[in-house]
Parts: sequence; C-alpha cells; structure tokens
Amino acid sequence: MAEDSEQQDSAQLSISEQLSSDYHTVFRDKDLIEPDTIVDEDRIVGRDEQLTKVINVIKPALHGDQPEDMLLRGPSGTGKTLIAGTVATKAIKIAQERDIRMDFVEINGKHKKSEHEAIHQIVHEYELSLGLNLTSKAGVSTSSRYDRLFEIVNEHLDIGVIVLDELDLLVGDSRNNDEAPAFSDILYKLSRAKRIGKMDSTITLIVTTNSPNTLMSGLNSRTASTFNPTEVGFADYNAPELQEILNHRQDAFHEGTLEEEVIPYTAAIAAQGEGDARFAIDLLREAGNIANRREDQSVSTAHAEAAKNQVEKNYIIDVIENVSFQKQVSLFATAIVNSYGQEQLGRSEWLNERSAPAPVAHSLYKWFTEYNGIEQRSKHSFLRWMRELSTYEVIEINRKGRGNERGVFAEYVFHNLSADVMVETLADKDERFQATLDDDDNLVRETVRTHLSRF
Ligand SMILES: Nc1ncnc2c1ncn2[C@@H]1O[C@H](COP(=O)(O)OP(=O)(O)OP(=O)(O)O)[C@@H](O)[C@H]1O
Repeated sequence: MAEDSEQQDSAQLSISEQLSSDYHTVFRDKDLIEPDTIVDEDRIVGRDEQLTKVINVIKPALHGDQPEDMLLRGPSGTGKTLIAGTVATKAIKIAQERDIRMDFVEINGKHKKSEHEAIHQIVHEYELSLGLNLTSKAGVSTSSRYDRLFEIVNEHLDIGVIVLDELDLLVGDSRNNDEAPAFSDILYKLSRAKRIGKMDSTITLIVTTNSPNTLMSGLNSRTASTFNPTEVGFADYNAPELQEILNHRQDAFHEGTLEEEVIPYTAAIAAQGEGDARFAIDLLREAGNIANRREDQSVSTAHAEAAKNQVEKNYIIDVIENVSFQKQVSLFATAIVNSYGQEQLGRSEWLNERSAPAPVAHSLYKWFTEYNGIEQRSKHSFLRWMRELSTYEVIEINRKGRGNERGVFAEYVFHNLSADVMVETLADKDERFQATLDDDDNLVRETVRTHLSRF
C-alpha cells in the first residue's frame, strides 16, 4: 500500500498499468509496407510489360517444359524482386493443382560472403520450405552443398526456381584479380547441372541486378556460354508512379490517420533521389513510426520530413555494417569533402554541391589516416573501394572534364543519400570519426578548403 501511494504521489504508473494502458497506433496493417512483403497482384502498379515477359518465360514449366533462365535488370527498388516473386508464387499454386512439384527460394547476393554461403542458404531455404531435416553448414564442402541441392530438387521437385537477387554483389572474399567472381561460379554450376543431365528435375534461375554490365562482364567464358538468360529491363519510377504505388498501400493506415499531402510529398522526395519504390515505402512506414512514437493521432508531412533522415541513415548503416573499416574511412573522407566544402563546390565552374572530386577525396583519406595514425593503403585501393561502394549505391561515380584540356577526373556524387547524413551516421558508428570532428571542427573544414582550392 505504501508503495502504491508513493507511486500515485509521483504520478507514476506501474509496469503492468503502463503495459495495459491504451495503445494508439496509426497502422491498421503495417505488413503492407514492410520491406519484404510480397503484395497481392492488385497492389502492383504498372509493370505490365515486365509481368508479361516474366509470365511467358515461367509458363512452359506448367506445361512440362523447361523455362529459360532470366535476368531482370534495373535500378534498386524498381520491382524486379516483386515481379519475380509474384509470378513464381502464382505459378506454384497452379503447379500444385496440376500435380507438378514446383517451389521457389530467394537469396540476396548482398548479404553473402562466398559461394559456399550462398549455396548453403539455397539448400537451407529449400529444406525449410519443403519441411526437410536441416543440414548443418559446418564441415561440409561446397561441392557437397551443390550435391545436396541437386538431390533435394531431384527427389522432391519437378522444377526448382531460384531467385538470385543482386547477384553481382556476390563477389567472394578470397579472390585475386585473375579469378572470376563467386557469382560466375554459381551461375556456371547451376546452369551446367541441368545441361549435362545431372538432374532429372530442373532448375530455373531468375537473377536480378542493378549492374548488368558488372554481372555479364564478370562471367568467365565457360559461364558466359552456359548462362544465356532472357533479359527484362526495369526503369526508375517517376513521382506520379511512386504516388500510385503508395496510394495502393494507404490501407496500411487506419482511416483518417494519413494526412492528404503525405503520399504526394513522400513520392516527391523519393523521386528526387533514385525513383526507388523501396525508399518511398520505407519513408511512409517510418513517418508512421515517428507519429506513433510522438503519440500523434495522424501522420503529417512533418513526420515524413523527419523520416527522411532516419531512412537515409538506415540505408547507410546497412552498407557500412557490411564493409571493412578502410572502406568506411574512404567513404567518410569523401563525405566530409562534400559536407564541409559544399559552398566552395557550389561556386566552382566544373564541380557541384552534390559531389566530391576523387583526387580531393583521396587527399582527405590520406590526411585522415595520418591524423589518426591508422594504416594508409594505396590510391589504387582507395579508388577500388569507392568503385565497390558505388555498386551499393551510396554514391555515384561520374567522369568529368575540367575544360581547357586540363584533363578528366572522377567525381563522387551524393545523388540519393546526403553527405551530411553519411558523416553523421559514420560518426555515430565509430568514435574515431566522431573524435576527429570533435577535436577541431575548424581543422577539418580548413583541410577540406585547402585541398579543394588546390584542385
Ligand atoms: N510496380 C510496383 N507496384 C507496387 N509495389 C512496388 C512496385 N515496384 C516496387 N514495389 C515495391 O517496392 C519495394 C521494392 O521493390 P523490389 O524489392 O521488387 O525492388 P528491386 O528492383 O528488386 O530492388 P533491388 O534491386 O534493390 O533488389 C517492394 O516493397 C515492392 O513491393
């Protein structure tokens, strides 16, 4: 009793009271705007041409024929995985009615470090989906993993569809420059297995990529001659298309909780970047989360504005958590050139306020490593890491001329994600970044200024 009255005195609620008090949420069905939800057909906006092409390639499987492999290419968030997943899911339903054993699994190359890991994941996904005993990853060679995959498909399926998302990012760890990337080996072994009759059943590959050139030029000659996919292109969305996509998801929110201007506003922000539907949907979800956290009754454009920073941060975190510290340093050096040199860049004839010239970014990389006493790697490594980071779409790389025959240089462009948010996110992540900024903000500013004026 004494405790109760004490709590009341201080107007505090007990844990149980807090847990069971009224809960307000703006979401009616949040799943509709979660990242990995494969939505129903009636929520897919446009993409009729791509749907028809993918349907035509998968269709033979439902008539006892072997489908071609497919390459779905186009920028991030343009519906490649959605279209592949929706068509495969529908095909599996029809196959069941016709007693054809068909199943599909999906893995993402971005999160896999090696060929072994990727093949293990495919096996694991099939085992889960087909209700088989799960085999362990440890102590098993890569070739045994392939054998297990072929065994599963042969024994349990007539056709296995494998969606390999963002496959160009699955390069592999221990590669020297003469070796083909891991994705080339995977494509070779999977497409060859069906050609040499290693299997009674068949495998169909649906590969998605944002960089078709990196993928196709990374195939060694034996893979290039066995992997001949049907290609389907996906283009960026514009603001009206993004708005339509979001309109088809507005029932994720309770009626009256999404203010009218939020969808057009969110679509416009996403269209200014890459025209990425994932970014638009993430913004809408995060705007709702912020409204919930603030216990506001409805979602406004102010919530969407605040969401932008959070969503950008999440994208950057997703990339930096998967790259080495040296790559993070390279990105930090590049981002501070833009973040601290914006005014100077904006005034320049051949630079612009969203970019950082590669030579200056490299000078800042050298400065940062010296200042912090950390290992300094070659310029060649720096440039290679920045190329890799561009494949993750945190920056873009352009080639620019300086006029008056003063040569060409590479510039890193912060097209989608801002350099300021990148600096902030990296500084949150590692105290060496934060400490450098804290030590002397003016020193960083001055260093950027000097290197930019020398350029
Ligand atoms: N035409 C569309 N209609 C409805 N929703 C869409 C459409 N295109 C994309 N989306 C949604 O946008 C998000 C991203 O789409 P998806 O994952 O298919 O992109 P992707 O092209 O595969 O991207 P990445 O190359 O990054 O893997 C998903 O939530 C998806 O449902």
